[in-house]
Amino acid sequence: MGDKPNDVEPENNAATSNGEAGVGGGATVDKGVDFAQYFCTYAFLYHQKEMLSDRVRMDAYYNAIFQNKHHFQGKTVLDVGTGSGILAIWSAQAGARKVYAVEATKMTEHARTLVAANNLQDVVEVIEGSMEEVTLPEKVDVIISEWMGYFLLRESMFDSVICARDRWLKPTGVISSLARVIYGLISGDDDIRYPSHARMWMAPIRSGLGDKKINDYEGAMDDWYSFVKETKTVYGVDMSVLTKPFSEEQKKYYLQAKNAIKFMQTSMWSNLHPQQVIGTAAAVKEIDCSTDTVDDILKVRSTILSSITGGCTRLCGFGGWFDVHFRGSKEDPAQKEIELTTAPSIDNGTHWGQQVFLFYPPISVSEGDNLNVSFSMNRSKENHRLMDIELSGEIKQSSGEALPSFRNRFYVE
Ligand SMILES: C[S@@+](CC[C@H](N)C(=O)[O-])C[C@H]1O[C@@H](n2cnc3c(N)ncnc32)[C@H](O)[C@@H]1O
Repeated sequence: MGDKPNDVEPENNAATSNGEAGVGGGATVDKGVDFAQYFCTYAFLYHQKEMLSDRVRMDAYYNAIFQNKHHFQGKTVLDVGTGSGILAIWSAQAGARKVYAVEATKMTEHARTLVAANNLQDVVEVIEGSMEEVTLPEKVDVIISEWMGYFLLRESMFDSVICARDRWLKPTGVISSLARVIYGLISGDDDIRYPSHARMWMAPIRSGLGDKKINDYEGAMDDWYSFVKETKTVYGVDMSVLTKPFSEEQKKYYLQAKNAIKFMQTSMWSNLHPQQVIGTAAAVKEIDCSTDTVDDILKVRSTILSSITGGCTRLCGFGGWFDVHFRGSKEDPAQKEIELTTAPSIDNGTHWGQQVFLFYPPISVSEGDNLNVSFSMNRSKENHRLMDIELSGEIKQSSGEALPSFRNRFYVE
C-alpha cells in the first residue's frame, strides 16, 4: 500500500460499472474511474511484490499473527483486500477454520494459485469483488487487513474495512454492532481487528529536498534569461515581457501540486534520517479500529505543539508518518502486542517512508523555540482517495519573541 494510484495505465477491462465510489468527504469518483485510477495498480504482481518485500511491514503482520495464534485457531477470518493472499495464508497457517479473502482486482487469480500451491484451498476462499458489495456466507471472528496508505489515510481504504467490520464482524456481547457504531461504545466483545489501533504523527524537520526544488527552479530561470538574451541578439525580438508568466509556470511546476489549485504544494515522499527531525513529534490522530466510523476519519483537526530540540537549525517544514498496533480486543488482548511504525529510522525504513510538507523559504529556529500549529486534513475535492492538508501557526522563540506566522496548503497526491 502507498504507491501512487496513477502509476500504471488502466487495463481496458478494469472499469466495471458506472456507480460511484467513496462514501464522502471528497468528491465521489465514478466507480469505473476509481477502478482505473486506484485499483488497477494492485492487479500487477510488481506492485504486490513491492509490499511483500517491505520487511518491516511483513515482520509486523507475521509476528502479530504467529505470536497471537490463539486469535486465529478455529476462528473465521476476513482478509479485506487480500492482494496476493499473504495475510489470508498466514491466518490459515496459524489455525483459522475458514478465511474469506476478498480482493477487488484480478490479483485474485494469483491469490487462488498461491493458496492452492500451499495446500490451503480447503480453508482459504478467495472472493473477487469489492468489499462493499460481496456477500459472505457467515459472519467472522477476526478482520485482518493492510489498508494503510501514505500518511495513513491516503487511499481512504479504511472506509472499506469499516464497512466490512459493520457488516461482517460477529455482533457480540450485549451491544449490537450498530449501537457500537452509533455510540462508539465497546461492549463485552471478543471479535478482533488486525490492526486494532492507528496513529498519525507530525514533527518539525530539516530537509534538503526544498533546496533541491528551489535550485531546479532557479536553474530553469537562469536558462530563461540566457534564452531571452539570445533571442534578442540573434532574432531581434525582446521576450523579457514573458519572464513573469514563465516564472509563474515554472514555480507551479517545481514548487506546487500538479493537479491541485493554485498556491498548493505537493507533499513529497521521503525516507527521513531521525536526525532530520528537529523537534518533538505530536500525534495528530488516534484511531480505534473497533469503534471509529467514516465520519471520524473524514476530517482530521489537531493542534501540533512542538519544541525545537536540536540547537540552531532551519525549520524546513514538517514530516508526517503513522504507526499501527495489534493489541487484540479488550476482552481477548494480544499475548504479544506488535507495533508497526513508519517513523524515521536508519535501519527500519518502510515503503511508506514519510510525507514531507515543505516551507519556502525555511525558517531559522533555535533550541527551545515553541511551535503552535493548526493541522487540518480533508479529502480532496477532486478525488476522495487523496488529501488536502493545511498547516498554519506561529513560532515563539525561547526569548518570548514571536516569528511571523505562516499558513501553507498541501496536496497529498
Ligand atoms: C495494500 S494492499 C494489501 C495486499 C495484501 N493484503 C498484503 O498485505 O500484501 C490492499 C489491497 O486491497 C485491495 N482493496 C482495496 N480496497 C478494496 C475493496 N474495497 N474491496 C476489495 N479489495 C480492496 C487492493 O486492490 C489491494 O490489493
